[in-house]
Amino acid sequence: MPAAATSYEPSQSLESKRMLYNLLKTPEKYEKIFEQYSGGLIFRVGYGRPIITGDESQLRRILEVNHNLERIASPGAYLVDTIPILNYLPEALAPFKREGRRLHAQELGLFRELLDDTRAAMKAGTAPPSFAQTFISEQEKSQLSDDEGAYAVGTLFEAGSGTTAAAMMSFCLAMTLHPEWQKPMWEELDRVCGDRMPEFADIPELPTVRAVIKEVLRWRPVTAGGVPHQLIQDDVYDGVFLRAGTIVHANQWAIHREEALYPDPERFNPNRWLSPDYPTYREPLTKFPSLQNFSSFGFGRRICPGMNIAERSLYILTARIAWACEFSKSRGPGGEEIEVPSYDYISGFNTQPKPFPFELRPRSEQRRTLVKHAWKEAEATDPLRVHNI
Ligand code: HEM
Repeated sequence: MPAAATSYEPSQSLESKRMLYNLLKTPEKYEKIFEQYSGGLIFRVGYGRPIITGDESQLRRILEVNHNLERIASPGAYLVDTIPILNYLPEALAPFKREGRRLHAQELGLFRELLDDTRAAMKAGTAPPSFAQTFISEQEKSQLSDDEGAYAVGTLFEAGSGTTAAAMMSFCLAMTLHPEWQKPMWEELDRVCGDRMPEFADIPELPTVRAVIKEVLRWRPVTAGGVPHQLIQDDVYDGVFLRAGTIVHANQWAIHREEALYPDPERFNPNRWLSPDYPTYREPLTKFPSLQNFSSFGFGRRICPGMNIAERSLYILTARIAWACEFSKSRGPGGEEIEVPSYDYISGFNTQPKPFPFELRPRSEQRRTLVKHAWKEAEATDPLRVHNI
């Protein structure tokens, strides 16, 4: 894996300790907690700033930009997606154009503000290393305009925060519906880590953890409809002629349900990555399953450039949650289990489950205490806070 991605591990480790501490304290706020993890990580690496409460106004504003993007980028969200000629209407007759202009101004205004904050911190000599700082110091060399740089850093948020958070929400759903997969993860984690929290160095020894999160991405792909690509030349696919300019959707939902590759595809079954009985099994288990070149991250030249960061986030979050916690269904007033729908998702570009109830407890009081100590120690030594950033 590229060395650059390894350099984000300290930030991922710190933010995942905060996530775990908060999740055990207030599991019902899981959506906000996962958004704070993924948004906080990108704030840290993108702008060299910490997110402490998750209520910071710039984080909330960026999440709003994200949610708007997820809604409007969804294929078919506007009539013009289906009838492209509508794009020639003047703005006065095309409300979708006015909305596009308004949302673009909102987005660009925020991205500019974040870049300007970094510039001001650099002038004051208080800016830690970040993507924004690198862009500003090397702007002349790169010959990018301010707005291009603002977008290059800002779009990391759009692409990286909602996706990672959505995957973790689907993980919680999978553990609520299939709690039997916790036991093999517990056995693996207890054997490899015992009573210390899992670290990145343990990941090669945790194939079950990797298989569970990979199966989550297969079973409930985050960008289910795929990101549309436009052909730059004529092509033939599976005997079908496709003209240059055609928009092609690599439909992940369908790809992940290809019976020959994924027998019994509707079933949540991490074994398909762990047992030689399945066509997707690969050895050695210290390396596979992995998320490298997995269809969840797209294809070809435009494959997700954040894949290595995402992969590390998903592994460490899954490992630490499984090591510390136990999921079960919530119970109603009469003690009966509350059923949770397997596929009741928010529609949009990124898919995430609609809010659902579940119980989350520490696996033992000792693990709860270990989580608290790990987080308090990480918080006290956080390089951004130590320097009052
Ligand atoms: C579970 C997490 C993630 C998933 C499932 C995911 C998935 C994807 C997919 C499917 C694409 C489109 C690829 C294509 O066009 O074929 C994409 C693009 C992209 N992703 Fe990710 N992603 C994730 C996390 C991240 C993270 C953490 C970052 C940044 C730190 C990131 C940055 C980007 C960027 C910048 C693009 C646009 C690339 C381009 O159009 O050239 N992603 N991602």
